[in-house]
Amino acid sequence: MAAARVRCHCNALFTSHRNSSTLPISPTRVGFTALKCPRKFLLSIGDGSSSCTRNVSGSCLKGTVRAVMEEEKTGAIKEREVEEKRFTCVMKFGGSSVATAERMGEVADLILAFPEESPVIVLSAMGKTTNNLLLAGEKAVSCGVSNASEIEELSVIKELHLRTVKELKIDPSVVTSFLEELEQLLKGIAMMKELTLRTRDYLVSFGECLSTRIFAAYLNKIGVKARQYDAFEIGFITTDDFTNGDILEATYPAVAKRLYDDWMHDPAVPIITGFLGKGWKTGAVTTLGRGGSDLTATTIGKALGLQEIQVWKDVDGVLTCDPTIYKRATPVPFLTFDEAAELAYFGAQVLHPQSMRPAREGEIPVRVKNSYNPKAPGTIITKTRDMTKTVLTSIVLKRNVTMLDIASTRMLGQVGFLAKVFSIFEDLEISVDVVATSEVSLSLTLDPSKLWSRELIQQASSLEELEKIAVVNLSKGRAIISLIGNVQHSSLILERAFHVLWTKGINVQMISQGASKVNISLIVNDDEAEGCVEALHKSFFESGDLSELLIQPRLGNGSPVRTMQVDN
Ligand SMILES: Nc1ncnc2c1ncn2[C@@H]1O[C@H](COP(=O)(O)OP(=O)(O)O)[C@@H](O)[C@H]1O
Ligand SMILES: N[C@@H](CC(=O)OP(=O)(O)O)C(=O)O
Repeated sequence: MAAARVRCHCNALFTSHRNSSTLPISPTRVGFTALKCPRKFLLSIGDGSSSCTRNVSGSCLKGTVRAVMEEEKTGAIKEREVEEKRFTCVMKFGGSSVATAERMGEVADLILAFPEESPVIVLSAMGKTTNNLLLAGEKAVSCGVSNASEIEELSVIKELHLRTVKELKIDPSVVTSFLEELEQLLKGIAMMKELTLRTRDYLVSFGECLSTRIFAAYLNKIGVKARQYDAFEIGFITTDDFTNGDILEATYPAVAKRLYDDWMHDPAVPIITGFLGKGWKTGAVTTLGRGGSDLTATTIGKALGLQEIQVWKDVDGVLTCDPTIYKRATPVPFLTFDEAAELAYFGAQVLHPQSMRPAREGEIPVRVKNSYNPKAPGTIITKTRDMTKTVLTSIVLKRNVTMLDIASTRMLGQVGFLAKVFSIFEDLEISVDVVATSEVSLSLTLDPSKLWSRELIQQASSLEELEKIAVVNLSKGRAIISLIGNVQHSSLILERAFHVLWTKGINVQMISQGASKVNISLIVNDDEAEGCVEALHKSFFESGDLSELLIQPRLGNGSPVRTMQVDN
């Protein structure tokens, strides 16, 4: 109910109501107030500052309140309307979706094609801008100050953004000062001959800062009121792990407060930089790891308690394998958060590895859609799904992996061997990908994209601690093939996978079934891996015979169980 405020013009009453000369009341209380003072009231509905103010006599006050409340759109009602219309979903558009002016225009049309939604928009940097910024930074380290302005990638970035504002017919000043600052930064890096992780993060932040400013300006130009936000200014607080910041809990209330406050004060579509945050100790710009805009989107989804998180890509959803490895990959219509997280963690570039966490915590469905083909249904990711007919969901390949075989120098029965090995990894701050163990030996894989393992791989001395208790063998050039699916059917998956690989003459070097029960990982030689994915895909997704095997229960000897005819 909208609050009505009644101010009495009668001095006597005013005196007796000194502490409450403006009385917030509901219409049912008006009668009581009117009885006390039969003289003039100044009646206002809403927040008191609205234009809906009337002088009425006390005797007809009650009726007037009701009439005014019904006939007028009061400030309070408007406020409620604004509140009700506030955000319904978050829509994240990746670099491929906003690569050019034309694409930005199409994304704007796409957003407007959903008038029932009140979205929060998250954008990545345009096209390959992040890669170009990183390359420019690396070149600046060694090119000399006088050559910094000539770095090819800087020219590409300038040209792309200036062309985009020109084609979208918006004021170039939204990008020019940023492009000048970027050039200055590259000169600074050239002068220092150093690119720290902190500076790298600041450098790549220009990509998202530019794309969101352009897009917000374009929406405003076409009459859609939009407001640009830098995530690091609105409460995205992270650890100070530059290039790989972890979002801290304080982010959720801070972001919600800022976005809701602004919306209530002056509604506008928020256009937020993906990928960026602010280190909680340093206060410097951080990034959430490559592909981190997905995580920005799911964080906003959880912070605002939205109905849906949409991530718009350049593919028809999450596919049965990476389409760049095997082009007959097909969309997976449904996934659980666990499956999606495993898939992302094991290298499916389509989603950021951490991005499922906020969605799972907030139980908010994530929809993966294609901005180039919006009609395609995409993939919907939820907490649970019907797995009865599922054997395999997707095949994921992680390349350039290093494998460690560690065998105890002591014999069987040695207590605490595994504990010792893992405490050494803990000291070295090493987290491992895939592990297979026995009492006296273990094999594990290390991901070279993580700094620690790169150091470990380069500096054999890091292995010295391990070599005190075990024989260690390090093998580079391996790949992890992850079979994501229903591990309830693990025997069927393994039987088929091993048959396929045996037919191809491939030796599996290690195998591990994840505790999450959605993933079986096989380690093979890197140079054989793509061929394996293709062969596995053909067998699991193109042969069409798996579902039959699911319906037919099998006897111990492998033959199908006969069904018995029962006559009534
Ligand atoms: N299982 C998979 N399903 C879909 N896409 C995948 C998969 N594995 C790898 N990819 C790659 O991920 C790309 C989409 O992710 P990404 O480049 O991060 O998109 P964006 O930049 O638009 O967010 C696809 O073009 C595809 O090459
Ligand atoms: N621009 C950043 C963040 C990101 O998420 O990009 P994309 O959505 O295009 O994967 C990157 O390239 O890593």
